[in-house]
Amino acid sequence: MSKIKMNRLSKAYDGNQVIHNIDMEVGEGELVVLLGPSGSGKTTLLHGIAGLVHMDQGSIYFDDECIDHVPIEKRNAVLVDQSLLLFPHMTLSQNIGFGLKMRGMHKKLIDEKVKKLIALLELGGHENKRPNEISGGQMQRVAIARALAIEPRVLLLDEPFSKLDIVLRKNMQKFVRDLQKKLGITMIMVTHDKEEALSMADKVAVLLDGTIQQFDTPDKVYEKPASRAVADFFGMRNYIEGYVEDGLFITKLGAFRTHHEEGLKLTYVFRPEEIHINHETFEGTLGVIQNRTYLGDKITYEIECKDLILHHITLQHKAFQPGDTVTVNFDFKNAVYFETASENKENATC
Ligand SMILES: Nc1ncnc2c1ncn2[C@@H]1O[C@H](COP(=O)(O)OP(=O)(O)OP(=O)(O)O)[C@@H](O)[C@H]1O
Repeated sequence: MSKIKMNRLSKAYDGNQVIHNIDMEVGEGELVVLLGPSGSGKTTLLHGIAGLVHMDQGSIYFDDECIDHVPIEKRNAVLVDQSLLLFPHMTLSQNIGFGLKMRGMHKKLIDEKVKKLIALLELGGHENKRPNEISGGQMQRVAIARALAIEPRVLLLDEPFSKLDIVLRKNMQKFVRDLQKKLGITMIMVTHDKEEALSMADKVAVLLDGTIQQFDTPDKVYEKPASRAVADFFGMRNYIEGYVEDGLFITKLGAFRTHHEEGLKLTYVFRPEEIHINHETFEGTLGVIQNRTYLGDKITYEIECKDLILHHITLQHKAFQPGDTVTVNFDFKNAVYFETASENKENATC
């Protein structure tokens, strides 16, 4: 398995820049997830690594070897996407061994290898079935077994679980994650599903409009977004802007004690679960519930506070109704903030 380095990669389609100057390193045996909304350039970048798309600028290295001019079949970077492309007329064993047969491997060696992969991917008992005789999750596992058979330098997965139902999807996420760790495979996976990315990755690359906005461990990208764009992407919907004067953070919602430098302009960010509402008291900011949405295990509220609409989500079934006046409290001490004048600066907590 290889480490991968991307150096200033750029790509445009018909003059439309979809990948901007991307630098990224994936360590040997690491699982990196490219996470971003539809159209952010995830597949283009993955296909660039696989050799299916030619980048306009920049270079890709496997270990320290530049592979820009290495053709797809010699890169040994195998791509598994939603289409799977299993051969319908072949048994699962034949599907798994196909790449080895094409490489001229001896039948006995192929059989041994396929047997091992069948066991590893927990497909025992299904060897002689054809793809239309197995479940979606099993088909996924066959596609992964077939990819692993040729011992790729890197395994590339493009939204591999998106066609599976939620239960199967969770099972496959765990299965692939465990397998990746067990075998030490270098893996890059594309998804737009935040939970999938956070639960599987060693590192998450947040890709927005063709730019890597943040590349870090799952807890860092979720808890300490590097920019407002990343915060937006992770659903941090409450933004409170203000400035520091006389030891206070002055905002539309009131003045809050702070130890920030005088004169700074800041935007504080709170997730819907990070603001607290209570029955009307004198301790906090008053707001009026505008909307309440019942979601079974949780309730969401929209609260109007001095012209701002705040979003709150709670697991507790407190009986607030539209029209109720409530007190809203914010934990500024642990909240993420950005300096407003240069919002891409590294964030911090109070
Ligand atoms: N072959 C192509 N020709 C022209 N434009 C393309 C081509 N492939 C992708 N694009 C455009 O490039 C942009 C990035 O597409 P890409 O498929 O890489 O995004 P993505 O993040 O993988 O999206 P999704 O999650 O929807 O698959 C999109 O605007 C897309 O329309």
